[in-house]
Amino acid sequence: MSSAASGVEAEPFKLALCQLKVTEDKEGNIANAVEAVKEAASNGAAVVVLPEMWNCPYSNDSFPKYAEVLDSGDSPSTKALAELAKDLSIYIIGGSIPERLKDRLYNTCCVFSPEGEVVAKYRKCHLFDIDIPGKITFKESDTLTGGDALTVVDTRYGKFGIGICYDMRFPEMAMIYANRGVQMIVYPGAFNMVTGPVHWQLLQQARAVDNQLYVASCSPARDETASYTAWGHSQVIGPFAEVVASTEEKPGIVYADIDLKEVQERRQNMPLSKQRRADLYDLMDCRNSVGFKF
Ligand SMILES: O=C([O-])CC(=O)C(=O)O
Repeated sequence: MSSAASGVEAEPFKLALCQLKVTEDKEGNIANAVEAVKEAASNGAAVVVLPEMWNCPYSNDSFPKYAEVLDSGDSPSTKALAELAKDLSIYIIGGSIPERLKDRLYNTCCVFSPEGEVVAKYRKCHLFDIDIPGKITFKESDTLTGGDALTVVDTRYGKFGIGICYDMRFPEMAMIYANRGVQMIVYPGAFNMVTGPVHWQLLQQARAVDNQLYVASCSPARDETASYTAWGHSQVIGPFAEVVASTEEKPGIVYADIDLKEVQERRQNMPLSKQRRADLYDLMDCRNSVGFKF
């Protein structure tokens, strides 16, 4: 059992977010990710995060072409990350790639242990279906299916909850993670040039301050020539909503020293979870919601 799981205080660690340049060349994307993870580990990172859809362009045309069957032993992307995690003895939160499972496709994040095992698999639950006329229209549900399970990973450094991109817009998910003991939520994500400047940081600070935990997000680097231009700005937000580390739009690695004792301290200073008036608001109220009344 990991130290965190057994209730013994987890040790501080260095976190790295690899904001990768993603191209149409899948082999090149894998080689690039491998180099970035090696560099992060050589700089002392014990937990390394990759972006959403790091092995393929973010488009509905690409998802089926680049998809891999994860449990077949024939997934070059996950094979590379598993070997790397083992060789470097680090955790890798493997961003996401398109996963093919029977006749369906998912936007899936695999988490690898320092032993090279896949210790968690998370399938994006809230699909990115939006239409802001003249600005951005995207419908992941044209090709992808939403996952149906939340994912908490118990590591030797603490408990991490996984979400992918659009998931960060759903505070209920983050709150459930916090209630399950999560100390850091990791969101591989690729916001865009319309929503990114306004919502990316705001949402992460909101999730962090509501739940008094760390939030780490990892985006692909910006590529103005791509059909979907990512906002970039991978970052780490602390449990007091402070920006711990961040970058802009170029490829690079963001590092942060994480001490999860901060989470405990913030929660002791302001015991929100004990002050909650759960008698007044119940998630069940949203359960059968058919949406806002316009
Ligand atoms: O790409 C996504 O899933 C999310 C996104 O850009 C947004 O919510 O604005």
